[in-house]
Amino acid sequence: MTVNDDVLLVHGGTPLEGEIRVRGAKNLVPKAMVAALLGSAPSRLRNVPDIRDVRVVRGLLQLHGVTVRPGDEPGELVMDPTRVESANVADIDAHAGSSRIPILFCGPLLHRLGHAFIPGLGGCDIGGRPIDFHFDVLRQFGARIEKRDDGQYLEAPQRLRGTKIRLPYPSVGATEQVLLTAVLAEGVTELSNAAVEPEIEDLICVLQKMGAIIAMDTDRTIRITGVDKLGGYNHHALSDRLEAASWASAALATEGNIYVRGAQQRSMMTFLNTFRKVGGAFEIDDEGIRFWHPGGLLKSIALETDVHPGFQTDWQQPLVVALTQATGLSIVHETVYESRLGFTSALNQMGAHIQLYRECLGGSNCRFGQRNFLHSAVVSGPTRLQGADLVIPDLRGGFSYLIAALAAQGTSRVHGIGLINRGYENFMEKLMELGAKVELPGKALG
Ligand SMILES: CC(=O)N[C@H]1[C@@H](OP(=O)(O)OP(=O)(O)OC[C@H]2O[C@@H](n3ccc(=O)[nH]c3=O)[C@H](O)[C@@H]2O)O[C@H](CO)[C@@H](O)[C@@H]1O
Ligand SMILES: C=C(OP(=O)(O)O)C(=O)O
Repeated sequence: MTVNDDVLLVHGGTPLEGEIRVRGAKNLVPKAMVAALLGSAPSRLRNVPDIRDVRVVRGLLQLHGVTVRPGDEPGELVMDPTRVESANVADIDAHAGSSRIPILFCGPLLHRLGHAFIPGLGGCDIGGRPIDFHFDVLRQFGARIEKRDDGQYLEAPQRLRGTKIRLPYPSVGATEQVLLTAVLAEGVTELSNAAVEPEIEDLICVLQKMGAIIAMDTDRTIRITGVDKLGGYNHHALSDRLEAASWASAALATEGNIYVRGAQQRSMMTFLNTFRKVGGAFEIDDEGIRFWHPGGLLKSIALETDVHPGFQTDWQQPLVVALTQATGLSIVHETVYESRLGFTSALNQMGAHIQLYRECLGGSNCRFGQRNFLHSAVVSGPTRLQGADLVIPDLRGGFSYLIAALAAQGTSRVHGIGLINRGYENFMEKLMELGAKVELPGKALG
């Protein structure tokens, strides 16, 4: 187990109460930034959060000759792609392991330069996370791909051509790969079994503003008619439904009350239904959503993660902490990633009762059944949590440890909190605004 030295001391037992604001979605903003590369004029993206994945993409765009500067309003970025150029492979490689977004540079760079270098990807360690779909579709468009030790080298010997694609699984990243490639490819692309997450719809809105022609059917089919040229866009990014749900789970687990400014009902409907079934209360207004624990006992539930419009997998880990406080047996079936339940062993050390199974528990069989993946959990509650020494394993697992530490009796030492910055803007300030008792050793925070 690696112990990073950025440690947060969390003194638990205080309900989180107050208001925080979420801005643009981690799973949209960096992709909209990549889309700017396709344009022949500057783009303006608003509601951009200050998170690590945004900084990584900003660095990669700049390496390729895109000028990126703050706009007039806070959280606004202006990206000018009029002088796109090849970047030094070693400079790109310095971003290896930083995020999953570099893979989405393939299509835009092939269109703009005829070649691309993609370093090793980062992202959360929650399964194998192969990228075979991405390369399969790029080959269908006409790209040549060579894997070398330092990364993937791609080439487009001629203009990429629209094609007919069926994804083996509705992958978010592979759907985005197709969109970002097909918009400037010659002719029509038909993508079936596409992912239809709200962030993908927002990316389609961005591309349409740039001049793309994209039609989305109700059966997971997306048709893109390639155009010769795209312009810039002016877009207010969709807000982060994953961060919003994390704070909602924190309110429930700590018996608190949090108003999440920026949270949007439309992209959170499935989460809100589940939150209500567990016994959480919420109230929606035009500016955000208030989440609170209404008192009394929380109820156990059967939960299955799935692609949109199912229960988003990134909502799962924070909500599991609240389920440790529900009466009875909850079942959690993780069907998107094969290894996203490892974080529960630390919750057990804190006093939770969570048992993992290889079988598909709950309603349906998934790709991971009858294989060696502990991808179902039975959470037995309610259990009293005690402070512990915790090492953050991944982004949402890390946030769930923060929630558990805040809900627990006593003090926890949470190691590796730097990872949370990858997807949660100013989380330390937000915790303090909500009355959390946290401190960086040697520096009192609140
Ligand atoms: C930056 C970003 O937007 N990340 C999100 C994105 O990740 P990401 O786009 O990486 O996730 P995918 O939807 O592609 O992955 C879903 C499943 O498809 C599999 N797969 C995917 C691609 C591939 O080439 N081969 C393959 O087998 C994966 O292993 C996984 O089991 O969608 C996930 C599912 O909503 C979210 O959890 C992540 O937060
Ligand atoms: C899995 C996640 O992100 P990524 O795909 O960037 O690793 C996440 O946001 O929970």
